[in-house]
Amino acid sequence: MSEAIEVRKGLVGVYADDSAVSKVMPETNSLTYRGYAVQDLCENASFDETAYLLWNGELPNRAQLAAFQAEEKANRALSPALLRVLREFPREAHPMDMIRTAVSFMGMEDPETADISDAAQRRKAMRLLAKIPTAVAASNRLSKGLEPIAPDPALPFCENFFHMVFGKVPQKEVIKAFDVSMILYAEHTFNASTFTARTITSTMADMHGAITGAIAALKGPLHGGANEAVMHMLKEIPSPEAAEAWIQDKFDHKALVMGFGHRVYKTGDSRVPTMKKYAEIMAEVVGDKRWMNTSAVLARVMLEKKNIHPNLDFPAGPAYYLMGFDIPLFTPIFVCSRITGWAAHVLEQAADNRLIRPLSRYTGVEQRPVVPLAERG
Ligand SMILES: CC(=O)SCCNC(=O)CCNC(=O)[C@H](O)C(C)(C)COP(=O)(O)OP(=O)(O)OC[C@H]1O[C@@H](n2cnc3c(N)ncnc32)[C@H](O)[C@@H]1OP(=O)(O)O
Ligand SMILES: O=C([O-])CC(=O)C(=O)O
Repeated sequence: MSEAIEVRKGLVGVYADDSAVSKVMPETNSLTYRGYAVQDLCENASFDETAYLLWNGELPNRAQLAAFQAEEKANRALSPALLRVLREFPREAHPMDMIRTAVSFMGMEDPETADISDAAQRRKAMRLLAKIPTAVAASNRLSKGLEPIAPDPALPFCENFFHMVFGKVPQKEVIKAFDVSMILYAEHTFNASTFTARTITSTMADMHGAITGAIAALKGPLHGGANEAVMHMLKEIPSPEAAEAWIQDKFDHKALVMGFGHRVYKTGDSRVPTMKKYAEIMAEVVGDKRWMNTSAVLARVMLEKKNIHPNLDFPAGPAYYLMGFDIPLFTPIFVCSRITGWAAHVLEQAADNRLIRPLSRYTGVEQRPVVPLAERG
């Protein structure tokens, strides 16, 4: 019989520590990074300004931003050894497994891996911010039998990512929609992958170890992997007109509908209206409204029948598809953004550390003697 101990399965409603990085306010469906509303950042700042904000607590001035961008540009190239390793990956491997392995490899080559001082961890975070998109783009191209495209230090962060994936930079509306998605994906308090990074950091392990673990946690379809699952789902539905019957079938089979629901937000994800606006701009730019029309039916029926709202992955999936990215690249793109939030939490955890080690209530068999092998029959 188990003891009379309260267990919060999934740590639902548990406050595990203090944090000054971001604040989720489910009662108003809102989210701030270091005190700034995400919508405000999306309309009035860029992803690199947001990265600086998350790591430094304040938005940069022009000189600070220029220095930050210069450092990011200078660190984009992958080593010849890592490029050789990427070429050896199985072509059919999932890009999340590729980037997880690439980040682990970056840790082995990093000149400061073992140095967990705040200054060294910050330099490693910058190297990861700069190199992860290069590794994501290169492994995507190699898996299609294409040669990687070297980063272009003349291009800003988002433009450079498109350059490395497609060999060209799209029109400014596409860049803006991508930049907004990167801001929205950057940070979200103690979600599963961030908590993983903090747990690893709490053992005094290094930045690359924490980020490798966080990437593994993000891959799951209940977390970051949902943006890919959303697009697979939308593609399964033959037309917007067929969406209501399709979702009813999911309800009949008690299946999860991907891109809906959230552990913290119960009346709407703060980030959805902004991402939806930019997904609609993408549909306009490409001239293909099918995905957004199908999405609208799914969102209406989920709300009417289940009272469940969409989360960020729901509009992000079709937005990335309309930008031309392969579906297995969606969660790795999330990694390119969330490295900023993860690293901010690694720094915060290390600055005031205590080993993360909860308890478990034992429900196994009572203690018993070992019967020697010869007597076990
Ligand atoms: C960036 C991000 O990581 S956002 C999250 C991305 N993940 C997804 O979109 C996957 C689909 N969603 C889910 O699986 C869940 O909503 C989670 C994992 C995100 C949150 O899980 P929880 O907080 O444990 O869910 P919660 O307790 O609120 O669920 C309440 C009820 O709604 C149901 N429910 C929740 N989400 C969904 C969904 N997407 N489809 C169908 N039913 C759902 C649950 O099954 C549960 O039903 P029950 O009471 O009959 O058992
Ligand atoms: O907060 C969560 O549990 C998941 C989420 O939305 C995120 O990580 O962006």
